[in-house]
Amino acid sequence: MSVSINIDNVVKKYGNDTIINGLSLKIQPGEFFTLLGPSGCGKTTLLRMIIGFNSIEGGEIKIDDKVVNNIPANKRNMGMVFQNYAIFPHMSVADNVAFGLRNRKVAGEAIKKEVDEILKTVKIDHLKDRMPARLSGGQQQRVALARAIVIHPEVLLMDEPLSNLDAKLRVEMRNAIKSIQNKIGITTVYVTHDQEEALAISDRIAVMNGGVIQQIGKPKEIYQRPANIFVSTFIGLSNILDASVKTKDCAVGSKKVVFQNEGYGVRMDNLSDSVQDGQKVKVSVRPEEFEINTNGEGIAATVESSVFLGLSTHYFMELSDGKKAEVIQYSGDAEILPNGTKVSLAVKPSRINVFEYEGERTLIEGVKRS
Ligand SMILES: Nc1ncnc2c1ncn2[C@@H]1O[C@H](COP(=O)(O)OP(=O)(O)OP(=O)(O)O)[C@@H](O)[C@H]1O
Repeated sequence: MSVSINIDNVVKKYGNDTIINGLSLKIQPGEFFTLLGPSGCGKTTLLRMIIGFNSIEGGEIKIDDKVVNNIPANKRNMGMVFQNYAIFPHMSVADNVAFGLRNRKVAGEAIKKEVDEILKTVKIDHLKDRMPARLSGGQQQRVALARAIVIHPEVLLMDEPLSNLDAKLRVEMRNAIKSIQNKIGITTVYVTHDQEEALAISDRIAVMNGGVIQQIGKPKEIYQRPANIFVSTFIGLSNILDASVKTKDCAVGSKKVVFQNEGYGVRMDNLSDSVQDGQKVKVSVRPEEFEINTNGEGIAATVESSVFLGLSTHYFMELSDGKKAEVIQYSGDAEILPNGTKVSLAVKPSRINVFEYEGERTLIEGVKRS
């Protein structure tokens, strides 16, 4: 049976520095949950609090209904995979994997059976007698994963397990980890600063910054409906444009978001009632969400440069207010526009997000995605 993890108002201090100040989140049984954020935001600190390597200065961490704050790490029944593998160089693959079972005084025959089974699960059974020095990075990481799960932990924790691998292997290994986790159904907390990896591997993601959770959601929700401008720009590319809201002379219940005082506006039927006529807002638009028109409505822009990437062409444009924008056009039959081409960039109301202009710059509620 998989367990839940309930983190309630936890505080972490190093000396006088408060790194995490009252953070709460619930991880469901069997969930693949990712902590994502820039370097230094507190991901590893939180992971180490869950496993018990770090003390907790306030709040509670519960596994199901059991508070684990004061239970030492070796009694928490959790497995951990580290960035640097942390496998023993002087032991064969099989001995590395058997280590935790021997420590737990499991009988010899049972150890052999367990090790064989786990090595098959992580697809390195053919390497069982190899020494780590003769394994590739990906194979070493499979050993580390096997070693973490062979003890049948209640929770699997992984701290940037793929960051020492090259790009191609990272993709291969993330798929392998996801499918192994799925197969054994273990509640998993995964730490990464790589947003694409987080989108690809997670059931849900918590985006962190400065020790604070900015948003928790499924990958698609986080990408399409970021809670604030930090999330919008940290996950994928976003153009953040200045705009204002027009409520006068609009159809009942609808409002317009007008860009750059130049008259191009889009009708938004679901914008919060609290917005005022003339209120300044920030609008985020993903590069792939612009529609490029060479004669038609839109935000006036000029092509400055372009890069053809096969699947798509990536344009760098200057808008009429001097701001820059990145625009992606999927190749298809589209011609590549020469530098200097004047275009209009149209946006679809359902594909943009409207944020407060100042302060926390959070999403203005009430905008629905159709
Ligand atoms: N043992 C420690 N003593 C003092 N400060 C620490 C200690 N460990 C971490 N910190 C500080 O706590 C903050 C959070 O660090 P943490 O390692 O959790 O970040 P992270 O998000 O995992 O970053 P990275 O992706 O770089 O590993 C940082 O400001 C870091 O300098």
